[in-house]
Amino acid sequence: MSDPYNHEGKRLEETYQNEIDDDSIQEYSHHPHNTNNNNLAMFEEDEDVQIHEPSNHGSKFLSRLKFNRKHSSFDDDDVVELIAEQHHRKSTIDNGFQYATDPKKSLESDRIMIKPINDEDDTSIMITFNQKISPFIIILTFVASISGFMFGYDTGYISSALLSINKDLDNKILTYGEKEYITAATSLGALITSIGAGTAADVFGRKPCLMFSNVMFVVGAILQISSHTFWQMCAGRLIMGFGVGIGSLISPLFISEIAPKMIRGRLTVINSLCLTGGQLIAYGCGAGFNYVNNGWRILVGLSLIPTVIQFTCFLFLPDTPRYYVMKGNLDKAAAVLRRSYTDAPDELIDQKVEELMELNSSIEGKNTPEKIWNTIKALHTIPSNFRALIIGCGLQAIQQFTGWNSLMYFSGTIFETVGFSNSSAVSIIVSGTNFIFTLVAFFCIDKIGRRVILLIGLPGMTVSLVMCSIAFHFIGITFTGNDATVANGGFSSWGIVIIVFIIVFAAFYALGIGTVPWQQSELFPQNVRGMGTSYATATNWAGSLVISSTFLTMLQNITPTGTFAFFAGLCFVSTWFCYFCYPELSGLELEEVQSLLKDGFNIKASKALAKKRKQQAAQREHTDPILKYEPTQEVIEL
Ligand SMILES: O[C@H]1[C@H](O)[C@@H](O)[C@H](O)[C@@H](O)[C@H]1O
Repeated sequence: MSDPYNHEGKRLEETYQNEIDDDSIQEYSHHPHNTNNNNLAMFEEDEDVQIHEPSNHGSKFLSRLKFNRKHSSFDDDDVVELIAEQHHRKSTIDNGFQYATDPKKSLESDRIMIKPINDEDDTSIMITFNQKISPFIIILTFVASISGFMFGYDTGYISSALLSINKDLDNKILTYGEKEYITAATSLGALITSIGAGTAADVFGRKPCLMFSNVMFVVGAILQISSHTFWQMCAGRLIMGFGVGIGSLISPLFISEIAPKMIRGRLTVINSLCLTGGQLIAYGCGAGFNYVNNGWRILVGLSLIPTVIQFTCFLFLPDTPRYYVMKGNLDKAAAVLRRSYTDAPDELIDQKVEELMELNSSIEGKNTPEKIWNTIKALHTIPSNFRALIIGCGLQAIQQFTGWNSLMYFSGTIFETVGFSNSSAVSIIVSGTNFIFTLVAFFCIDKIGRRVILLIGLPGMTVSLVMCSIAFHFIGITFTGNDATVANGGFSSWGIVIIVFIIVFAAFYALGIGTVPWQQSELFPQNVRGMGTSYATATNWAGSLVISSTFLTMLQNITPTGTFAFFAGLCFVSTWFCYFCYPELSGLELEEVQSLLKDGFNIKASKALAKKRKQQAAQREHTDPILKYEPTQEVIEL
């Protein structure tokens, strides 16, 4: 057994070497399926020791052992106990792990089977049942991702609309303050609904909430299209924001609940791709309608198309199996699973429903308010939940407070100021970069890892912002009231520096902090996930609100140089936050995330574990490709 990870720095390998002359251990160590790199030991001082033979779909050997730690350090007795347990095929239930062993199996096969402890676990029945992804899951993912598209389109079109509104509202040119209100109204609306959306999704269902968001989109858009006053426009943007807040939280949640584990991360990024794609399309359309009289009304009107499509599709599509199980609607859950896993035999579907019922552990409480209160308590008082909360909210805050959205929302205004006549075209390049690098993130997020792309992205953003800050200094722009005065008038080489580095900034942003925070659901265990992701999403919208409502004022009061330097400073500090607090979570099982966060952020341990998981996945792919398309024997026999 080589290279098992030991939390306290002591290598399990050495312990095994000491014991190797014991017959049973020899047998265990040299078992044909017990190949190198397949074992993991995690040590918690005076707590549990877990020795994992990580679930390995690719091989016939699937076991996991966990036993209580009796000694302050891992020693020979523990090894002996582990081996004994494996050999005697004891059935134990220990801290939520259920080990089902089959006495009929021959000793040679040496299998110990377990039941999953949550539906993110690799041992989960349908998840282990590997098959090609069904068209039904793809359809559900894309229909849910329309919410991502709406999020992007509705936050994206405002930049162009602000340029072309002219005197269409109250018959006067909008002040910077009024522009900020119109922009910020959507973030405010989104903030309000995101706070309760997680709970509403559990009470009313994911699908009804998304359909309700469609109604908000329609009402908001109609109010804007027909508005001739500043306040009606703000009201329309606020109501549209209600829809955006609900969609931004529930769409990734919906996708994560229907997606098979092995592609869950990527399917969630599809929502981000639709989001950044929506922003890009909004900029493209914005450029087209810039010079059309009342073109901004058409821009808003176009947003009705996707929302009507989503609403109509959902009339014919179901909710997630997990939601149906939560409500005791087992037949519906089974029907959705049957359509999602077309090759799965009925017994597997039934087992999956049973599994979801077992996992349907919710927080105790006699009524909804009591349950909500207990969930809030669990989120704050259980250390691993609280750390997850710090990471989830921290990343969303960083995403917003490093200033990207101010560029998104006001890029038209900025580029116009530095001398670009077709500022919308430049904005398209910026949002196009955002979209393309979200696509890059789609390919990197599991392979290179979330932590690595964050730690590449944030320093890159810092440097880009410093360069912009310097360039703004040389251009010498000052904002007063409604006017921007440029000392070194017109289009200059410093203007080019600004554009180039805003594009570089966009690339580094989209690669890391633009995408990773939306993987937030993996941080939380099932029973606090709705609430935890609500907190994180609300942090996102609070940040967006603060930034979008203060950016132009900041430009006026502390100059563009000061503003960009301020964001650069925040990026720099954020890099260190991620360095110290964000563990590598790619490829880890949910339970592993929880145990990692139990006594600290455990960055080192997470890196070693993620590396090991990657090696195992590569090994599995290399050695047992056939099993990728078949249900594993162990699972069928469970
Ligand atoms: O992840 C998204 C994306 O990066 C968008 O471009 C941005 O406007 C959003 O605020 C953010 O949440």
